[in-house]
Amino acid sequence: MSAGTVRIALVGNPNCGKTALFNQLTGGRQKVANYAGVTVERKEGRFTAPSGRVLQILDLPGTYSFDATSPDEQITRDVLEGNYPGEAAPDLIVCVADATNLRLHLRFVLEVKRLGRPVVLALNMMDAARRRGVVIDVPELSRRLGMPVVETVAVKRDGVKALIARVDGEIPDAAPARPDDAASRADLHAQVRELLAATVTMPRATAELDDALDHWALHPVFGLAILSVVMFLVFQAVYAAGKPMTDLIGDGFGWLGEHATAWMPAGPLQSLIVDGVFGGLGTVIGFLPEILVLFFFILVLEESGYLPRAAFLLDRMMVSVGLTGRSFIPLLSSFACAIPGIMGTRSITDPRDRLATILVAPLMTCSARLPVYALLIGAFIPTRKVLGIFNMQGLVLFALYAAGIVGAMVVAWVMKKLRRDRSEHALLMELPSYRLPKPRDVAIGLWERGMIFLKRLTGIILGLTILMWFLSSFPAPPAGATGPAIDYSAAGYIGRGLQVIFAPLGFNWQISVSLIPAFAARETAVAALATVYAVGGEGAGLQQALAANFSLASALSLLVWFAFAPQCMSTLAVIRRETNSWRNVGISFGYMFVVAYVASFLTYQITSLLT
Ligand SMILES: Nc1nc2c(ncn2[C@@H]2O[C@H](COP(=O)(O)OP(=O)(O)OP(=O)(O)O)[C@@H](O)[C@H]2O)c(=O)[nH]1
Ligand SMILES: [Mg+2]
Repeated sequence: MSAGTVRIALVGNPNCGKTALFNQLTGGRQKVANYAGVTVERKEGRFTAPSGRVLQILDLPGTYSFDATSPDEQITRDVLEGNYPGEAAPDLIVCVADATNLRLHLRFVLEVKRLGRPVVLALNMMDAARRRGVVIDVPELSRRLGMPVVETVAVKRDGVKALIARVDGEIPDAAPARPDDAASRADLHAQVRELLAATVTMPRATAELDDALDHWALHPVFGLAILSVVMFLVFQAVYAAGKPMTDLIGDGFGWLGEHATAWMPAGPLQSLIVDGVFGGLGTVIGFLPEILVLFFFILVLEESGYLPRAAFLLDRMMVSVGLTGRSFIPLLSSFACAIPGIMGTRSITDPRDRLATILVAPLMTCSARLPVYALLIGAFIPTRKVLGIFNMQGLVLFALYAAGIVGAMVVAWVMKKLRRDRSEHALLMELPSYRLPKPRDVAIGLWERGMIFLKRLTGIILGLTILMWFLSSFPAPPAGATGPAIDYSAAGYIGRGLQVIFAPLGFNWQISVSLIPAFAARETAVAALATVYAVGGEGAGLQQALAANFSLASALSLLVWFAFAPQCMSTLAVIRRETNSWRNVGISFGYMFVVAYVASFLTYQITSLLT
C-alpha cells in the first residue's frame, strides 16, 4: 500500500461509541452522550498512524439500516455510497458495533458488508461486555463475516490500539456487493441468528440492575415524580452553588475597577476600561459559575442514560400537545443553546414534528438567559426560605424555566390545532444501558462549555459592550447642559425612541436600549445595563442601581420578556438554514414577539395594580 491519505468512515447503529472512537483516534472533542442521535453531522478529523501514513477519519450519524428515513441517516448513506456531494466513497469502512447488544448491531454490519467495500468490524464496549459475561469468539466471527474483527474500548486511553494497528495495515479485500431487496433483507435475520449461535455466549440474566432501575424510572407515576424532583433540584443547586461564587467574582471585578480608577487619569479611556470592560464584562463573567453548575447536571444526565427514559415518560404528554417523545432531547439541549437543539431535531423523522420542535425550541431557557435572570432575581427577589428549605430565588428561577416549557407546550398545541393532518406516530426509541459518568469526561465537557462562554465574552459580547459604552458616552453634552451627560448621548436618544414601544411593558429607556445588543447575544443585556448605569454615574453596583431605578413590576415584566422574546440572531439564522425557509424565520420571530409583548404587558399591568 503506497503512502498517502487513507480515508476511513466510522459507521454503525446509534449510540455504539463511534464518536468516542473518533475522539480517541483523532484527539477530537466531538460530543459524546449516552443516547441515540447525538451526532447529526458528518465530522472529519485526521491523525498520523505509526507507519507514517495519514488517516483521515469521518464520524457519521448513527444509522439503524439503509432504508434511511431521517435526514441524518441519509447523510451516512450518501457518504458510504460515494453520493455525498464533492466526496468520493471512503477507502475503508470501520463498522462499529456495541458488543453488549450484537443481536441488534450485527444486522447493520451485514448490511454494510453488502455494499461490497472494504470493512473492518470494531467490537466496541468490550469492557461492558466482559463485565456482563458476554463471550465472543472473535476469530470465528471474523471468519464467518469475512472481514477483520477487532475489540475496542473507546473510552479507555489505550482501548483502540488494536484498531489502529488494523487500519494502519493492508486494506482488507471487500466482499462482493449484493443487491438490497426485500427477500435478502428477510434473510438477514436468519444470518444474524446463525452468527450469534455460532460465536457469542450470552450470560443468562443480563443487566439486572438496569431492569430494576427502569422499574422505577419508567413507572407512570413514580417515574414522573422522579423526573420532576430531578429537574427541580437542578435549579435549586444552580442557585445554591452558583450564587456565592458569582458574588465573589463580582467583588473581584469591583476591586479591579476601583484600582483602575485610581491608577488611570480620568477621561474616556478610564471610563471605557472601568465602566465598559470591568463593569460590563465583569458582570457577565460573574455568571459563569451558575452556567457551569447547570451544565454539570446536564452532562451527568446525558451520560447516565436517563434522558431517553424521560423521553418515553413524556411521550404521551408531548404527543397530546403536538410534539413527540423524540422532541425531548433536542428541547433539552436547547437549555444550553437553541442552536444545537435545533440541529438535534435532524433525528426526528417526521418533517411536521421536526418543524414544530424547531419552532418551539427557542422558548427553552438557553444558558445565555441565565445571567439576565440571575441579575434581576438577585436585585428584586428576597433571599427568603420557603417552607424552611427552598430558596425563594431558586423557586423564581425554576418558575421562569417552567414558563418557557409551558409556553412551548401551548404554542405546539396551537400549531397542532392549526394544521390539517393530525396523525400521530408511536415512539420507537432505544433505551441505552445506564452508565456512571466518568469524572474526566464531565470535566472535559465543563471545560468546553466554559471556553464557549469565555469566547463569546471576549468576542461578540466585548464588541457589543464597547459599542454600548461608545453610544452612552458620545456625543458629549453641549456646553451649559444641566442633566446627566448620558441623557444627551446616542444611547439616550435611541433608548427614549424605543421606549415609545416598550413603555406599556414598564421598561425605562435604559432597558429599552439594552434590548438591542441583547438581540445579538442575550447576555449583553446585562453588560449593557451595567455600562449604561455606570456611565450615567450610578456605578455603585448594578444590582443596587437596578433596585433604585426600577419597580418590581418592571423587573418581572423584563424577566417575562426574556423568557419569550425572539432572540437571538444566530438562532434565527439556524432556523433559516435547517428549514431552508424564510417563512419559518418570520413565523418564529413574529409569534415570539407577540407572545413576549402580551405576556410582559399583562405581567407589568397586573403587578402594578397589586403592589
Ligand atoms: N463502557 C463503555 N462505554 C462506551 C464505550 N464507547 C462509548 N461508550 C459510551 O457510549 C455512549 C455513546 O457514545 P457515542 O460515542 O456518543 O456514540 P455514537 O455511536 O457516536 O452515537 P450517535 O452519534 O448517537 O450515533 C457514551 O455514553 C459513551 O461514553 C466503551 O468502549 N465502553
Ligand atoms: Mg456520535
